[in-house]
Amino acid sequence: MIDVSSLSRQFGDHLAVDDVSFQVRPGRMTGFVGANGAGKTTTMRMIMGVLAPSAGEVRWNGEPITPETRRTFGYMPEERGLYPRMRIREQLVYFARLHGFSRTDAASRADDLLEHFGIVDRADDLLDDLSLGNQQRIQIAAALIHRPAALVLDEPFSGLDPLAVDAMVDLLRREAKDLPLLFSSHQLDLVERLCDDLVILSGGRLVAYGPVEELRGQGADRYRVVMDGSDAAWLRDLRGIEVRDVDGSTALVDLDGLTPTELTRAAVERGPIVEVSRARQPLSEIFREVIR
Ligand SMILES: Nc1ncnc2c1ncn2[C@@H]1O[C@H](COP(=O)(O)OP(=O)(O)OP(=O)(O)O)[C@@H](O)[C@H]1O
Repeated sequence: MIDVSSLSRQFGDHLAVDDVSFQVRPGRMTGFVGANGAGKTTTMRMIMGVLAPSAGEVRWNGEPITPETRRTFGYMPEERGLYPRMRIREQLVYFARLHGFSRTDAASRADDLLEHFGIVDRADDLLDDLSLGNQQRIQIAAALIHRPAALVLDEPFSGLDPLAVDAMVDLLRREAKDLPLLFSSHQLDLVERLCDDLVILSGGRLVAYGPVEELRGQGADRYRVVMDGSDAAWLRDLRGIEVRDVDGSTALVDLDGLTPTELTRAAVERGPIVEVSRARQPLSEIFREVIR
């Protein structure tokens, strides 16, 4: 488990990361989100030891993290970091060898990852000659090459088309199923689909943290009412709720005094219904609320 504990980082007068604490637990994909400049990259750099914290510390399985431990991590930095003029297979083999793999193991590991991404036929191309999406795949392959103990990925999905995202997700699920995995992203729909845990930063501060399911359950007590064909506008006159939206026979309401049972009873009395169900908050809405 990666334990980020009261981490801060000052750049001159600017506190880019301000007393941030969270954990990245094994087997749980942890999404790291926040507006531009929120402090995600700075935090990841501190986790990886690229930047020293001004205060706080990072622990790994209960112990202060060391350079040796960090070498066992897979890291995809924001600035990327592969050799543009080196052949991709050669490059992956080279990284595996740096991590102590034998020549044979390094080659078979590189081939396995290239195969998974469907780019075996490009193995002898220079990184620079690949499309941006394929370069991204190679960056991930490089982060995974040594079978890391944890993964820290800065925007691994940026610039990928939906098929490439799926291939990447498959690979991460296969390779990192039991690992602590932290990844930053601006694609909230993707974060919502993939993440078990979520960390939201705003202006360098932690504004929300926890299992996605729990965060989505917080917020308003929101229900969806779907009438069977008839107009749902009558809900505007019902006391004890606040109507958020009405679209034909569907309405979205926040309970404000009324219980779910009372709401359901009122709907049934009004006419045939299709459903009264709890409406979970989409991540985009939670995000907007907490960074406000
Ligand atoms: N080396 C540096 N020197 C000075 N200021 C920096 C440095 N690195 C980051 N910052 C500042 O720290 C703040 C946080 O930046 P950071 O890159 O961590 O945010 P981010 O959440 O990763 O943003 P983005 O989503 O745009 O990548 C920003 O205001 C940035 O300008």
